[in-house]
Amino acid sequence: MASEHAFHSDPLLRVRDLCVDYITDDGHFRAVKSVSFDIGRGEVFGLAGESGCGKSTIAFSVNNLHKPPAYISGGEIWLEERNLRTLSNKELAAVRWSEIAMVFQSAMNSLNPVLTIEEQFVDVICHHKGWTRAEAIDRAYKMLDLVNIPRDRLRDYPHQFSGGMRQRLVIAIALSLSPKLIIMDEPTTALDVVVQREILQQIFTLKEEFGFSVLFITHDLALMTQLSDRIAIMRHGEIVEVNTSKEIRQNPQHEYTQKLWASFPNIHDREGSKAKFEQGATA
Ligand SMILES: Nc1ncnc2c1ncn2[C@@H]1O[C@H](COP(=O)(O)OP(=O)(O)OP(=O)(O)O)[C@@H](O)[C@H]1O
Repeated sequence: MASEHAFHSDPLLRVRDLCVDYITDDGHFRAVKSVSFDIGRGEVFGLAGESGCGKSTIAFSVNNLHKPPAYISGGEIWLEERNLRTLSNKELAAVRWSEIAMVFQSAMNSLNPVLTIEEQFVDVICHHKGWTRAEAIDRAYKMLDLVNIPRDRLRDYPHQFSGGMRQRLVIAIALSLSPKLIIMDEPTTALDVVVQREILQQIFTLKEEFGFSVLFITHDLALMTQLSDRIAIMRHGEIVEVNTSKEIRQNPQHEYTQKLWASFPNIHDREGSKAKFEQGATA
């Protein structure tokens, strides 16, 4: 049974008893086992746990982007008043990007190599918002400002940017439609530590400005407590503990959460790094 901490008084997304299976040669393998949680408006909700525990499977199924052999075998996913599981493909396509955007570890490679960044902004914005090209470019400039990329780079191609810049461009494109929820699955893991930190600080600042909610996924619990409001700890497809970031950090209840922490030096280091991160984020 999910703990009371799994729920929120002002939910944007409600996941209830979600089950996701993979069809394998040996039969059905249940990767997500009756998982329930809310993500509040403007909240950063973290999903942590060891490799293979089902984090990415949840990320994909929330947006109905899971592909065979995965299928949702039970449960409900509500975005505000809509049960996403009952929407048609056309209705879901409208929700994707404009209401729920996703940024993945390899997202920087998802930019189209033969199109300029300008064309990619225009494609996404005109398609989803029906704006004119001039309006889309104006929006693109504003988004570049937000992620600290000079406006005159808009006509460049993806290969002309560093990995960190490409990842920031993907985030800028994702945010250009003002989604209500942004799903970030290990969004910076492929980057070096300094760039990771810089990008996460930027996301933190943008969230304050735009008020979107975030589903943040990483196996790195220390990093997660720096960024999240609440955290769910997953193990073998189940949520074993949900609590505020502070409680997960200072007072982990479940034995497995305690074990995850055991790989980090000590609680004072965790506190220190959080304070430093927040200072940096607001600087
Ligand atoms: N295409 C697939 N076919 C069969 N099983 C799969 C498939 N993709 C994932 N799984 C299994 O589903 C489970 C959950 O995988 P998932 O990728 O969601 O975990 P994760 O927590 O995101 O892991 P990581 O941190 O390594 O990305 C794992 O046991 C994995 O082996």
